Amino acid sequence: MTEGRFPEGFLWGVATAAYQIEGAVAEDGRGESIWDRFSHTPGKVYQGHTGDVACDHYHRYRADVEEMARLGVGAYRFSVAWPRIFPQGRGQANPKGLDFYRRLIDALRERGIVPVVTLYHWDLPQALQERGGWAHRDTAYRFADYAAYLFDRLDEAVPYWITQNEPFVVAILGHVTGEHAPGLQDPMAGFRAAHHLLLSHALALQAYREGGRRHGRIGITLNLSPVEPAGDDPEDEAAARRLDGLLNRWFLDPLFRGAYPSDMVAHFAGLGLPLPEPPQEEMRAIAAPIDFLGVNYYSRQLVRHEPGEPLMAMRQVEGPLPKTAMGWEVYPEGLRRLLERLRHEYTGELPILITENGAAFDDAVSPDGAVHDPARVAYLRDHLLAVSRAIDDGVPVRGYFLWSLMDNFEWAHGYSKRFGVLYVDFDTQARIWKDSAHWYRRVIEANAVVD
Ligand SMILES: N#[N+]C[C@@H]1[C@@H](O)[C@H](O)[C@@H](O)[C@@H]2O[C@H]12
Repeated sequence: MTEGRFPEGFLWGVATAAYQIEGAVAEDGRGESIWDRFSHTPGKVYQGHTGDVACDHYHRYRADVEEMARLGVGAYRFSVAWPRIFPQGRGQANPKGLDFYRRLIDALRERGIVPVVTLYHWDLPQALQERGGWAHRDTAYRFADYAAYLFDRLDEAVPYWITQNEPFVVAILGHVTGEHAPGLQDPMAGFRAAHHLLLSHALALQAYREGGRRHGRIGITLNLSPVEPAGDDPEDEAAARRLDGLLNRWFLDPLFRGAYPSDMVAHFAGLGLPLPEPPQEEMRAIAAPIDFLGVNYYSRQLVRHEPGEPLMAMRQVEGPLPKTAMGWEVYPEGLRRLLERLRHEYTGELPILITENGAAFDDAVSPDGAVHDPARVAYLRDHLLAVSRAIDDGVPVRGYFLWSLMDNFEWAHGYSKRFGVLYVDFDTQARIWKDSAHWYRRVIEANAVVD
């Protein structure tokens, strides 16, 4: 295929997540989430920003769907807020919560936009955290109940389900580094959470497969990055393999090989972190076949050996390439290489969806009222060319979801990092098309990378 062109039927989309855009955190029966608690804890989020209002999408969803229709997207990836469905995480359901998502899905389908639903995008009901959260095995079973509840009521209208979004980030940033909710710094809790997140995926997958007539496809989304040594010192190469082992293989190996990577299990055992041998039936369930793998790609990781770092004996270093506002290198070649690796080492002919790719830049409204973001257009163009090359090499990428539809609550960075192709004025809630939105609309229309 000509470079930059995409197969007929390629799924073009945009992506968001509930806590980052909805607001209305105490409306219509929604329960508290760990991100409500975390963002309201002083010192956790940039300038004390919270998701209390965010993009007010809960009230503005119809207009936002119209913006998606103007973009011409074929699909919209969004997440359901578990605390809207089960305010306490379990037990009594909240019909008004389900009604919101029914209205959103109806609005999408009226405009010919396919809903791609993420079941968990980090907003665990606080009541479950108080019972142990993801570090507690029972949470995996509560997740499966929540998933089955949605499958039974929405599956007719939802062709794609994603069980978990970035379990690495949930486990490590939420339970080891403490940068994300629930803000724990306990490696053993992090490893228990990682396993229970994968177990929750397996249990939801079982519920989907065994729940009678199901109409859609189900998968999981992982954040994956090439990890490279910052120098040619063998110690740096070993450090890169360790971070690859935790960031990528700790989740890919269970999902596609039915076991945690033995080199990493040995590494952690050597640190006095004797990870419990998970039951084999759980590992078999985690490795049950999925219909697609979701890949979130942003950049690569460069590492050096760092003997003093207690968990991984490594430190991430700044690379030489141009960077986004997040300080992440712009490295589109990494996406092509990642896709090739996945196909050869893990996924084979399993369809892949790029469930997130995008960049933050310091966008501003110009005197002409427009938002000119050439760096984002260049980032997106180069990454789409990388995807196109991977497809030409035989990698079965079936869709691309740009992160994000609109500027939103960027977790611990609050509203200081803008990833949207729509600029959001958070004082007025106005949405302003950035140049990248106009460009992306033309890409979708052409089904090809355009200038
Ligand atoms: N940071 N960053 C942007 C983006 C974040 O906003 C998403 O919620 C996550 O799924 C993933 O980390 C990527």
